[in-house]
Amino acid sequence: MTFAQKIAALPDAPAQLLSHLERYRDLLLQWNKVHNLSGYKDAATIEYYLYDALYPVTFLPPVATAMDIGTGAGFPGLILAMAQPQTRWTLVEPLQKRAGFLQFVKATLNLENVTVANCRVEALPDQRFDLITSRAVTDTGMLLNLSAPYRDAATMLLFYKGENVYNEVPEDLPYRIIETGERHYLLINPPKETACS
Ligand SMILES: C[S@@+](CC[C@H](N)C(=O)[O-])C[C@H]1O[C@@H](n2cnc3c(N)ncnc32)[C@H](O)[C@@H]1O
Repeated sequence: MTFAQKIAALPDAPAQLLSHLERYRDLLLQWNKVHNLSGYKDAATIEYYLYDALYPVTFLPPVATAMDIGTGAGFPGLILAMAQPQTRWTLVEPLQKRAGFLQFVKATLNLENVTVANCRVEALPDQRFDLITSRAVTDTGMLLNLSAPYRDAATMLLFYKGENVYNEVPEDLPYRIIETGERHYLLINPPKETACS
């Protein structure tokens, strides 16, 4: 399947999703030459990780609010926000040059559902989110600590992990692990019918 076919097959994909992803891919390649925002240096690698970021739309229920901790150059929060225009996304990224890139993409693609918070998550005012995501920032225990002021018992947490996820599953919260190749998506507080504990 081509990248375009994989995106078209995603459930409820907005009409402009593919063109937004292609524009983002090109902007990231351009900015990477000057600012070294991420390690992804070619289009095929970026497309691989765009799909990896988006895959959870195949199992996530719709939510009104979401926060991504440590979005970096956009993974996964900015990419999920393109696929979920009905969800208000807060992207938390303390590094100025990465937050600047996120702001630039938001303005270029007119992503009205995105707010960029240029700070550490610990500095974000307390508020509750329906969904909290994170990839490649820290381990599950620390993410649970960092996210504590921003969640309640109904908040879902989605962490993008590798095979070591089994060493990090929470002891006292229901979860589900969704595997696709090397990627292991750890979904904590999943919708009731799919939880194991
Ligand atoms: C390895 S990068 C991963 C970026 C992105 N999530 C990805 O997967 O490509 C980790 C990011 O987390 C950010 N970060 C580190 N500590 C943080 C904190 N306390 N709150 C929010 N972001 C943090 C860093 O600035 C960095 O951009």
